[in-house]
Amino acid sequence: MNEKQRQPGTAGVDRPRIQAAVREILEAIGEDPDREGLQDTPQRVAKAYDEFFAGLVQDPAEVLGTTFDISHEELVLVKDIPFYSTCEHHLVPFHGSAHIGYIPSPEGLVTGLSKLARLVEVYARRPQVQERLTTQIVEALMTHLDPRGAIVVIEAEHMCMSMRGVRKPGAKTVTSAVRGQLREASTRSEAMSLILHG
Ligand SMILES: Nc1nc2c(ncn2[C@@H]2O[C@H](COP(=O)(O)OP(=O)(O)OP(=O)(O)O)[C@@H](O)[C@H]2O)c(=O)[nH]1
Ligand SMILES: [Zn+2]
Repeated sequence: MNEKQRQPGTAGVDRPRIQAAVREILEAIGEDPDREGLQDTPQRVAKAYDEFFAGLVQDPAEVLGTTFDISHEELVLVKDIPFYSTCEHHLVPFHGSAHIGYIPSPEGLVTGLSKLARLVEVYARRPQVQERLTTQIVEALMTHLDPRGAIVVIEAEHMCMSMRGVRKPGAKTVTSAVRGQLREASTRSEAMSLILHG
């Protein structure tokens, strides 16, 4: 699909193909895809997948492209950024909060706060595992903002552990990725304490 045809905020997935596959799944579970309540389901699922995987066609360089020259040499932290992602093993959601901090470059390259939340969306809206989501965000910050240091902490509940398999609703997975000066014990513990206790 070319860029003009793709609706904003979507991946431009092959909707007819997803529709056909969903119809197959409905038949495979013993349902009747033609019964009233399910008639539009393949189409709805295709539309939803277009949103769930919108990050596949988004470029972090574009998101972090707007920077300001503000001389701030200390930690900038945006915490409790809610996100929904899709576990690549089971294609069910995992969701939770991301916390992102960085110490701007000596040139004071600072991005808009909303761009940090947009960056989470770019990587969350893909088939994912939590560890990769965490490192991709921190690496994008390092590449595009050239900060002195960066930290990303993600807390999430995985539906594949809650509603199936081991069935442990409420279990939280916490991952972190730390780069540059934030690896140093004192700055790291300052950031962690702000993340955990505000
Ligand atoms: N490390 C990591 N594991 C994940 C993530 N999301 C899901 N998983 C795990 O991926 C594993 C897949 O294990 P498999 O044994 O191949 O699949 P399974 O038989 O469905 O596993 P169970 O969930 O234990 O029933 C499971 O242990 C999941 O909990 C993630 O983001 N990171
Ligand atoms: Zn899973």
